[in-house]
Amino acid sequence: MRQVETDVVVLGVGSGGEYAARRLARAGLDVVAVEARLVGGECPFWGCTPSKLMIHAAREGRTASSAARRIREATHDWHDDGHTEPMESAGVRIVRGHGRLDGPGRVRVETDEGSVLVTGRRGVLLNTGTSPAVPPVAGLAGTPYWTNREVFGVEEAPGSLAVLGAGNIGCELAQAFGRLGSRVTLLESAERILAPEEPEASEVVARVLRQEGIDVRTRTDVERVSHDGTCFELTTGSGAVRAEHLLVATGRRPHLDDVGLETVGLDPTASTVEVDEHCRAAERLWAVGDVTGHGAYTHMSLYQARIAVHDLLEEDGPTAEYHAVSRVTFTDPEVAGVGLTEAQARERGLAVVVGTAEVDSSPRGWIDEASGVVKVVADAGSGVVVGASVVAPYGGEVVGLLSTAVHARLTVPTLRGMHFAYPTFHRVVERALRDTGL
Ligand SMILES: Cc1cc2nc3c(=O)[nH]c(=O)nc-3n(C[C@H](O)[C@H](O)[C@H](O)COP(=O)(O)OP(=O)(O)OC[C@H]3O[C@@H](n4cnc5c(N)ncnc54)[C@H](O)[C@@H]3O)c2cc1C
Ligand SMILES: NC(=O)c1ccc[n+]([C@@H]2O[C@H](COP(=O)([O-])OP(=O)(O)OC[C@H]3O[C@@H](n4cnc5c(N)ncnc54)[C@H](O)[C@@H]3O)[C@@H](O)[C@H]2O)c1
Repeated sequence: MRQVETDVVVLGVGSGGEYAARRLARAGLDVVAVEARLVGGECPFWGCTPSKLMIHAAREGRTASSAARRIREATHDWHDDGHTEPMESAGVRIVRGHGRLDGPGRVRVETDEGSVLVTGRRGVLLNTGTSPAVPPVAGLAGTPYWTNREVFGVEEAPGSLAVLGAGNIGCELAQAFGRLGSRVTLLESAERILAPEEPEASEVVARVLRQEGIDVRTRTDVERVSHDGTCFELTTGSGAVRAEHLLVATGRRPHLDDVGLETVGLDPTASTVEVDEHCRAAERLWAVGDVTGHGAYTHMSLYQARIAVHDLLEEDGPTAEYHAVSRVTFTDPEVAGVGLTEAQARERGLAVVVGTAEVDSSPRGWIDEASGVVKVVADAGSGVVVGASVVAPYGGEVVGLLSTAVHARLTVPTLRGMHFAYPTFHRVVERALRDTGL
């Protein structure tokens, strides 16, 4: 077996791993990056970038083929040279193959040319991310369904599409395909779409999707799926659904069961790797990104990578805080959130006050005929804002001011003393703050 020595091994190269490998190499460390598929991971090739390009084309009234052209351009036709070249010019050595931990600081990689044992003197940064999780619905496994790995190669919007799962991926793509011309049925087993978000947010998005002609069915279990060569048929409690294509968007499976966690004393059956405030997970092991369970977002992977890099470089640096994590679902209107929802705050035993305001109750919302709602969650005693949601056009941008507030633990009275430009969407935030009564 070939043996390679280095300072740091990056195992799995998603967004955080890519950033960390480059930064560590530029700081003078020797770095080996191990990747089984495409360097850069889910976000640029099968995630954020292609989905947002599809959403953009749909919003602008363009065709699926024009979206496909820009997706091929952005992904370099699913080649990762745009990611490997900057890494290699920073000095990172890339080893292609499936890697497994083999004790502290060691990774064994199965490459096309045989096994390679890579030893990292400082350690290993784990960034193995997730794959689509496919539910065990009878008949599904034998059918040509799509997940996020296939859907962005589509050149034409199908006449009809069934979408299984109404989380971020399901809602974003159901709306995009609807606007690109497909007749869409969105099937969700839970009682509401976008269930982790505030109920007010789910309600607005469900209403908008239905107004756009999407058949949204919640509390719907699919009992069986079949494909007759041209069409899917889904058997559900609320009747059969026939569609030309089926997109499965029912959650993610972390890449943790086959990475040798047991060789460093961790549980290989766990769904996340627990990390401390420096993103350390075990002896000479750091972990970043989706596998840490702090939010499956690109910005989380990058945030944690920055922290792990400081620690690996033995520098004084920031430690990880998670009280003000922000998130955006890129439906129209966008669903943005930061910190705790009302339900999460109550589960933690906080005495909370909430304030809400409808977007169309504000001059800008009325002018733009926009749907949406802003909700602010604050600690009743201190007045500190602990969470907020913004469902609005540019909600992902508007939430920025509330992210600052939750991050800096500002109070409702402090925020109410601000100037809010007229007539902007963010003036709705002022109304929601006032509605808290603080
Ligand atoms: C359709 C879709 C849309 C999304 N949109 C957004 C969005 O708008 N905004 C946002 O913030 N997030 C979005 N996300 C989530 C985002 O893509 C992820 O959170 C992000 O990619 C960070 O993931 P990661 O760094 O944990 O690793 P990943 O990107 O999952 O990369 C992990 C890498 O590790 C490799 N790997 C795994 N196991 C091994 C192994 N044993 N050996 C070698 N290599 C291995 C994989 O091949 C992969 O390349 C979206 C996701 C999807 C699917
Ligand atoms: N804009 C963004 O930041 C963005 C966009 C897309 C994805 N992501 C990330 O990717 C992750 C995965 O997204 P996702 O949408 O696949 O998963 P998800 O876990 O967010 O949603 C999956 C949905 O499918 C439903 N479901 C599960 N099994 C089902 C079944 N058999 N029938 C019907 N419904 C079923 C669940 O109740 C849930 O509502 C998210 O956690 C998110 O962090 C982020």
